[in-house]
Amino acid sequence: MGVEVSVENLTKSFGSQNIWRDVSLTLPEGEVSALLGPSGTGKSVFLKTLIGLLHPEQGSVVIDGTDITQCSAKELYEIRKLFGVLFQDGALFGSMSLFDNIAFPLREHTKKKEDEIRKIVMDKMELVGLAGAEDKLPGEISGGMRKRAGLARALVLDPQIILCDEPDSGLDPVRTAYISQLLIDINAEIDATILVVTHNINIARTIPDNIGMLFRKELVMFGPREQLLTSEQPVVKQFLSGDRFGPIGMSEEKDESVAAAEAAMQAAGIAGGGTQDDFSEIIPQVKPNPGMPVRQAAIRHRANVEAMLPTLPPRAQEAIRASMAAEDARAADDEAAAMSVLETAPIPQI
Ligand SMILES: Nc1ncnc2c1ncn2[C@@H]1O[C@H](COP(=O)(O)OP(=O)(O)OP(=O)(O)O)[C@@H](O)[C@H]1O
Repeated sequence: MGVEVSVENLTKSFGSQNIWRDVSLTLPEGEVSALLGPSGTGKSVFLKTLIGLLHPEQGSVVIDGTDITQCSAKELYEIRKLFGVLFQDGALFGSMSLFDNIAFPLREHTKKKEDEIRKIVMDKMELVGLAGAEDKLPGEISGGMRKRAGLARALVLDPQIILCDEPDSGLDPVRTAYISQLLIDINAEIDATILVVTHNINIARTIPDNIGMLFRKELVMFGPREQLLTSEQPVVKQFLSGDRFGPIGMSEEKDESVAAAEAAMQAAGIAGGGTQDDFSEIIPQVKPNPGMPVRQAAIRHRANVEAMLPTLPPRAQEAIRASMAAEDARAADDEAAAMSVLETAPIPQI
């Protein structure tokens, strides 16, 4: 079962360069959350701070009752065992076979015997579709396979919290869909708390229960996915549509003169290249594959969201009600389909 990760007033700088400040959010136990934000806003730094690889100047990260920003090295070592982390590039050891890479955390952190290790590694390799590739070196396989190997390694210690830094980067849309489905299936199976950093809008629309966004050194928002997807905030709308006109610039923040020049271009009918998709039209969240358990986190998430509904903006409330109604209708259809299969099935002779 996943654990809640509670972040309060977290601030991180490198020397005089502040990365973000006063970040507060709670990753609810077992739920899937996504963190969005323009390049360089410190999403990877945030993940590394959650596992205690980087030290914030202020604030707390409470995991399972322990504030990892204050605890001893020994406590941190124990807390880290709760995590499975998929780094951006897979972070595999180039000279080790995939088998040894995936076995590494088991050999480092447990006293398991080699035959037990072999069984766990083979199970996880099969789960991520890498059975048969045990002897390959990371340099001999594709980027997508390296991602999946990184994910298998992140899973071997049965983590309660899984952090994925851009699981889709470098993958084609189909492989991205596979890895997204895999994350939802894993969530259904082990109920781990998952945080995914991504630039992929399709993932953001269909995978997480909650979405947050970092911009201008702050957490712009964090809440149910419908809240961000229906947001009227210019930065959110620009990010989702991928338009060059708006508060997000190529490198630094835009000043007023640039904003005025953009407004003039838009008035003259020049397009910013963004998609015209309507993100406030919520598309259904990806469900676990048939045969997988029901996502317990989805049930808890719904109860949480129902409780917080009155506090959310009207557009978010409307979208949440609509997606709940669509979900109920889908569940009723699934049940009717199951019943009709039963009705038409031959009655067994006793
Ligand atoms: N160890 C470090 N020492 C100094 N500066 C760092 C360190 N790690 C990251 N930074 C700086 O922190 C900022 C945020 O980097 P980070 O990689 O977290 O951004 P990001 O939002 O994940 O970007 P992207 O979407 O491009 O992956 C960058 O300016 C980076 O140079």
